[in-house]
Amino acid sequence: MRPLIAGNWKMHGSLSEARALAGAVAEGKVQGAELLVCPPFPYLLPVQGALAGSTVALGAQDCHAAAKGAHTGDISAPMLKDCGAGFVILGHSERRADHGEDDAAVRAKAEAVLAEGLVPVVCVGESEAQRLSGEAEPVVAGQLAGSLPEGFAQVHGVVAYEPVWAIGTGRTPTEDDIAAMHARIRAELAARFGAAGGTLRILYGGSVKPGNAKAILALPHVDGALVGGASLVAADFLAIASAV
Ligand SMILES: O=C(CO)COP(=O)(O)O
Repeated sequence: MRPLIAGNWKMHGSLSEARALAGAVAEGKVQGAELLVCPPFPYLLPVQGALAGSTVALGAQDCHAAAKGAHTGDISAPMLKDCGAGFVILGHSERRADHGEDDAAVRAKAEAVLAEGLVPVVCVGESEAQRLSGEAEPVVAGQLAGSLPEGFAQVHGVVAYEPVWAIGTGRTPTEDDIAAMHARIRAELAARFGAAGGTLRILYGGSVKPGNAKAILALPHVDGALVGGASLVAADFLAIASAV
C-alpha cells in the first residue's frame, strides 16, 4: 500500500498563508508517498484551487454526523465533498478533549463520511497516564472497536495512532513502542475486517519531524504519518514525505 503523509493544519494560518503553503506542497514532487493536506474549513476551497493540477489530496478536520439540518456552526460531509475534500480527520484527541467527542460520536461521524464516499481518518491514542499504567494497547483497541464503522474497510479507511502525550510536545514513544502499537492495531483491524484489514493504512502521529520521520516510517505497520506542527512549514512537510 502507498504510504500517506497527511498534514493536519489545525486552527493555524491566514488565508494567504494557507494558499502559499498549499502551493508549495503542490510543487513538492514527492515520489513514493501520497500527500494530503487538511486546512481549516474556510480555506478548503482556496486550498483546493492552490492544489489544482497536483496529486496532493484535500481533507477536512471534522464533520457533523448528520447530512444536513438545524446545526448552527456545523459542517456536513456532503458540504466537504462539495468543496473537494476526499478525506476527513475524525476523533482527533483535540476534538475528543475540546468537544467531548466519544467513540460513539466519532463512529456516527465516520458513518456520515462513508455515506459520501469520503475516506475517514480515525484518530486513536492513549493519554500519558494510560501509557504509564500499561493500558495503552487495550485503550486503543477499545477506541477502535467503538469508533470504526462497518464499511470502514470498503472505503480504505485510515487509522491514525496519535498518543495524546506526544502531540505538540516534541516527545515520541520509543520505536519499539510505536511498532508494538501498530502491530496491535493491525491485529485489531484484521480481526474486525478480515483480509481487508491487512490493507488499511495505519499512520503514526505525534511530534513527527524531518529528523525522526525516516526511523518512524521504516517501522513495520507504519504506513504514513499524520503531521501537525511540521506540516505548517512546506519544506519540513516535504522532507517528512521524502523520508518514506
Ligand atoms: O496532532 C497531530 C496531528 O494530528 C500531531 O501534532 P504535532 O505533529 O504538532 O505533534
